[in-house]
Amino acid sequence: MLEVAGISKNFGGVQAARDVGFTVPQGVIASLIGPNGAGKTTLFAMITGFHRPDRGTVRFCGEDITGLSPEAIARRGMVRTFQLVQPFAGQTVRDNIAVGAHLHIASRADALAYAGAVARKVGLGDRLDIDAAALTVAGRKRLEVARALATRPKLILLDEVMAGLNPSEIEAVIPIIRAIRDEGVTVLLIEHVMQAVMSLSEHTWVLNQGEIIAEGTASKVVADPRVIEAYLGKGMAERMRAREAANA
Ligand SMILES: Nc1ncnc2c1ncn2[C@@H]1O[C@H](COP(=O)(O)OP(=O)(O)OP(=O)(O)O)[C@@H](O)[C@H]1O
Repeated sequence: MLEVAGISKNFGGVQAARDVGFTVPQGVIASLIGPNGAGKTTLFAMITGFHRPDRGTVRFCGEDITGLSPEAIARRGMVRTFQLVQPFAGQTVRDNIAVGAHLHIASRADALAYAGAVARKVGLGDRLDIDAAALTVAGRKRLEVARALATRPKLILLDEVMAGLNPSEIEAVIPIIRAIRDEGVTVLLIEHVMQAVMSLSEHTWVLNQGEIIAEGTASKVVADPRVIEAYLGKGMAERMRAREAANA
């Protein structure tokens, strides 16, 4: 469904992506993990048209979409969420979600009705008429997912939708994401909350310093010495093995 091939991006000497390639098949929940600054958000931005890659191609549903605008890509069925949620203040939750619905629904009344249906999918059905700015962090994260879902995507890219949530709020979001996939929307997550990655993700890529350093099931990649070192520093995998051997 999504085929990223050899994409690179340099920001004034910082290599945010270096020859990155991966393929997301239809119908899965997949994830992209990696330490802070690894280049995950830049990758999302290149896939969805917010940044143009210096090199490489992005194909979606068989079509080369490299360099298209975010709106053109959303019309083809791929949208992303943003880490920093900025609802339109002074507008209700329903109005905010309707902005996404207007991508494919011209009528105001129909877009508002569609927004209501999407809100219920993410557990915001009882908060439709409050000012979006009054939502808690957990509520805003759900609103961000709802705005993206309202565009009727085939593939949704979720950028850290669990960040800042407490463990019980995280537990509550996990089935929502699974239900999105079960309704036929393919999901690609950027996530630091490993509890969520482990529970949801069928395939995980690990990015470090702009490069993919490991891929596979979440439990496989977290045991990979290169991944441990990327997160914890050089030599750490070796020290952990030695400590485990000593304790055995
Ligand atoms: N617009 C930009 N201009 C200059 N440098 C940028 C820009 N966007 C990202 N970078 C740099 O590119 C690198 C990758 O950043 P990016 O935000 O993609 O990482 P990330 O993996 O999403 O990090 P985090 O987990 O902290 O969100 C960083 O060194 C960052 O400072």
